[in-house]
This record gives sequence, C-alpha cells and structure tokens, in this order.
Amino acid sequence: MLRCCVVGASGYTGSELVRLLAKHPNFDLSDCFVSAGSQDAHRPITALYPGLQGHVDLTLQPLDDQRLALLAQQFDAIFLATPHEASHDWMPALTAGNARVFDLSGAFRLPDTDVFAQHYGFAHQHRALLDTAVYGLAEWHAPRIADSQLIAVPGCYPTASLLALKPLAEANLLSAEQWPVINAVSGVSGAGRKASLNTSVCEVSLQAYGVLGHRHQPEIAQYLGQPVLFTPHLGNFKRGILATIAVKLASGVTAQQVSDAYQQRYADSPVVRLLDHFPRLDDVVNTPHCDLHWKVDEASGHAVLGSAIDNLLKGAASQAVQCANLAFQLAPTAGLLEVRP
Ligand SMILES: NC(=O)C1=CN([C@@H]2O[C@H](COP(=O)(O)OP(=O)(O)OC[C@H]3O[C@@H](n4cnc5c(N)ncnc54)[C@H](OP(=O)(O)O)[C@@H]3O)[C@@H](O)[C@H]2O)C=CC1
Ligand SMILES: CC(=O)N[C@@H](CCC(=O)OP(=O)(O)O)C(=O)O
Repeated sequence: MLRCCVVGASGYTGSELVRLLAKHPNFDLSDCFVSAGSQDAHRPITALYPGLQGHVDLTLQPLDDQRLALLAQQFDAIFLATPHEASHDWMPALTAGNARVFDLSGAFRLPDTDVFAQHYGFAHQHRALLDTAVYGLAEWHAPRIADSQLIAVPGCYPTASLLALKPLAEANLLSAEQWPVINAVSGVSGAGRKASLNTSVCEVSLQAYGVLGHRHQPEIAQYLGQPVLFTPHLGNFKRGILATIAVKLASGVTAQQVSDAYQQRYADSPVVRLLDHFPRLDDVVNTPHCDLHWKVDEASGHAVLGSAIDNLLKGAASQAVQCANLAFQLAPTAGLLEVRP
C-alpha cells in the first residue's frame, strides 16, 4: 500500500480527497492535516462531515513546521487541498524527499510569474520548482504526470473548459480569428468552506463575476494554446460546473470532423462521457465524470460545446486521484468509479 496524507482535509475538496483515498485499493490514508492554528485541530473529521461516519476514523491534526518537514520522507503521496499561499510556501519542504505532491491550489499552474502575480496577488518565489511542475489534466498530460514529482492539479473551470476545447484545438479545427467564448456556472462549493457574505444562501443569486479578470482565463489560454473569453457565474446550488462554449470553426470544418475529434480523443477515457444531448449537472454531481456534447452549424461555421463536471471531484479531488493513479502506475480509474459510501 502507498502511504498518503491530505493537508487541508477539513475543506470541501480536502474532505472529498479523504472520502476517495480512504476506500482506494492502493492507498493507505493515515493522516489528515489542518493549519497549525485551525479551530478544527484535534477534531475527528466525522464531526465536520458526519457522512464519513463508519468509513473514515481519522482526527484532524495541526500541521506545524516541525511536522511539515517530516512529510516528504514519511509519505509516498501528499495531497494538498490548501490555499494557494500555503501550497506555495510549503512546496520546497514537501518536495525535499521522495513524496509525490498533488497540489489542488493554483500555486504551480501558471509558468509565467508576471501573469501569476497579477492574478494571485503575490510574487512567486519558487521558479525552479515551477519549472518542474506538470499540469495535471489527466486525459491530456498522462506521460508527464507519470514522471513528475509535483503535479499542479487544474482548476475547476479550466478542467471543464479544456476537456471540451482541446480535442478541437489539437485537430486544428478551431478558427484562429475568433476566440472561444466560455460561459460557465459554478455551485457555491467552488468558493470553499469558509463562510462569507457573498456565498451565504440569502445572498447568492445567479450572477457573473470576475468578468475579464478571473485567474482561470490565463490558465485556460495557457493550456489550450490560444486566448479565450471566459466569464464565470455563481449559481445558487451547491456543487457542479456547467460550461457552455461558443467557438468559430476553421474554414470548411464539418460536423463529422468535430465528432471524430471527440470520439478519437476520448475513446479510451472512461471518465469523459460523450453524450447525445447537452449535459446536465445532476448527472455528474458526486461523480468523477466530465460529460460532453456539441452541436455544429456548418452553414455559419460555428459550434456550441457543453461540458459538465462536479467542481469538487473532476474539478479537484478525483482529478488529483487520477493523477496519483498515473504517477504510481495504477489502474487509471482505481478508487474512482466504485459506488460512493
Ligand atoms: N472548491 C473547489 O471547487 C476547488 C478548489 N480548488 C483549490 O483547492 C484548494 C482548497 O479549496 P477548498 O477545499 O475549496 O477550500 P476550503 O476553504 O474548503 O478548505 C481549505 C482547507 O485548507 C486549510 N487551510 C487554510 N489555511 C491554511 C493554511 N495556512 N495552512 C494549512 N491549511 C490551511 C483549511 O483548514 P483550516 O483553515 O482550519 O486550517 C481547510 O482544511 C484551494 O487552493 C482552491 O483554490 C481547486 C479546484 C476546485
Ligand atoms: C465559485 C467559485 O468561487 N469558484 C472559484 C474557483 C475554484 C477553483 O477552481 O479553484 P482554484 O482556485 O484552485 O483555481 C473561484 O471563482 O475563484
């Protein structure tokens, strides 16, 4: 069994990692951590997430600097479900041993440190580590994920967007003249567990936010290889992301070519499901799947793509587990497709 721990286990994505790793056939999840001063330190995780009762018997441990320094030697895999700053600051210590690190934060996703500073509000201090990080979009970067010590697990909106757009970009089916237009709606769990006025149930009403300035815009553009217009929206539901993407196709591209690009690219990817109708959130929430569908208007040369994921799973925790499966040469969907507890 591979020894692993989750840091940030009391959060929404951290608790999903705990749920997945506790029943994973190849991982032994022995430790769950929160920050040194956390109000949840020393509490059983089931006190926060009663649904884990009977499945996980672990206590949230405070992670001080002394313990942090030991993790890289103690574990084969470290899963970080922590704020960007914490992942950034701790990465040198966590990568000092043999442990593979799966970071759910955005700290190591953007190779350009100027773009990073602009969108994350602090300067990146670990250029050398950034150069070694591999973007963990599991269906697209499998060989590099398998070889890397530091995996930057993609953001939730980028996962939904890139899985829909990349097959077309890769097959040169997108027009270079018009940027893809991505409109996506996320459930409130995308903002994390910490309460804030903006995310309180009486305040949330379907609304665009981060217009022309969200940090996922450069992330999507970086890994698509072309600019995009990205507008996120906050919806009054708990989980899930639905992205609807309008694209201009390259001259003369047919509906058959678009369909072939998806079929060929995802034929061996059980996590990605190609549907005969536009996806629905209810069908992906609480699953590791990404559901895709598209429609082409050959006359005008446009297509509309639909993509749906659970932001906490394919947009975070289950994608991290997919990456870990690749890193340790396990079955690609080990621990992912079984019925949830
Ligand atoms: N929610 C989502 O849909 C997605 C989130 N992400 C990313 O994953 C990471 C976790 O997100 P999410 O689960 O939503 O966040 P939450 O706010 O729900 O959880 C954050 C966790 O980190 C712990 N934490 C906070 N500050 C520190 C610190 N300084 N040092 C160590 N631990 C700390 C918290 O516990 P405590 O404060 O008690 O220590 C908590 O366990 C973030 O980087 C987020 O951007 C990525 C994709 C999707
Ligand atoms: C609804 C909501 O607030 N969503 C988050 C995105 C969550 C995510 O993917 O996190 P990363 O920070 O790891 O990229 C946001 O817009 O900031």
